[in-house]
Amino acid sequence: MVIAASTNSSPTKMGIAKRRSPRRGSLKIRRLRSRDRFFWLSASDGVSRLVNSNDSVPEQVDDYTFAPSKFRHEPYPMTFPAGRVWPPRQIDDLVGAIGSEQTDCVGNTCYNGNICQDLDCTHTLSGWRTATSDWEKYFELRMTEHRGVGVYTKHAFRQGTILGWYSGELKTLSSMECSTNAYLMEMEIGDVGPDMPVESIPTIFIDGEQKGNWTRFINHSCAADCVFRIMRVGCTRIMVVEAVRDIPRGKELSVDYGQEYYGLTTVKICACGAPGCVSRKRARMEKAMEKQKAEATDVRTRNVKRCRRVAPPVLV
Ligand SMILES: C[S@@+](CC[C@H](N)C(=O)[O-])C[C@H]1O[C@@H](n2cnc3c(N)ncnc32)[C@H](O)[C@@H]1O
Repeated sequence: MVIAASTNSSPTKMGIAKRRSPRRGSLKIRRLRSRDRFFWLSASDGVSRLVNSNDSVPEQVDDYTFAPSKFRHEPYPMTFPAGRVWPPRQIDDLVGAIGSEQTDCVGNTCYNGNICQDLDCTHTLSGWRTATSDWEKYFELRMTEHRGVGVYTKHAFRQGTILGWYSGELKTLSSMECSTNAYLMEMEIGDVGPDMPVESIPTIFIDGEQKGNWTRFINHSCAADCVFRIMRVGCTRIMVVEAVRDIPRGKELSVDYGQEYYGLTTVKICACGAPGCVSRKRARMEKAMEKQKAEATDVRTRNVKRCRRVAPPVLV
């Protein structure tokens, strides 16, 4: 699959906006362009900076990419009807919309609520990508205090609006190199029936770590205002970002990453700050346990005091 991003900039050349002539003493504000190959941050000082997340500079690729060779040894998915092309040669061989999402096509563009119900529609992934390439009109990337880069709205959105989709490299579990990757989304493939046991459903991973679109920057919140959900565009299955409540302008977008990512026993600690935040609950639980432990120690200490050895009384 050919990557569709343009190559009009490079991270080393354009990392920080250059200064204007020293005489004027002001910083040059670089205009953000949606066709840039890399992502840029809107900083409070007005200077655009290249996004560097998790020690790498992610590439702006608003498409699915995949290496057919990685699927050569994968078994024919049990959720595929007989006779499909396998190993996959094209994107739709792998993520064709052949499941229960068949009625839900996003149509041509986000933001307008026009869901297409036509099963034989002619909408395409490339049409959708072109129509949504102006994402910087609606969203901007900003550095947050404790959660790395986040996505902020430039417009208000109504509940139910489709805001974008999650793009990236399509990978199998066996082709995954790095277990610390924080940018993986798992997606079912084929026609998954409602009674199929979860552990036997074939899936692929959409990896947005090195190559992805702006949705890779959506942070987690325990009171999220968006969800990722499966829909289709024409014949292609996609994972869209949908607003689950009205979202005002200037608000950070968030999704719930789930208990396996931020939970009561996970290694990662959530810093969303929501009143019902799972990590706050965890901190409260840990504090209560500490208190219990301290009280138990105190009782033991008091007991020790009560039982302390004494010198025998002197008899006169
Ligand atoms: C998919 S990335 C989101 C974009 C990321 N902030 C960035 O700068 O690229 C997920 C990572 O963002 C950070 N993050 C997201 N939500 C967070 C939260 N509620 N609390 C703390 N860190 C968070 C964590 O480092 C997490 O592994």
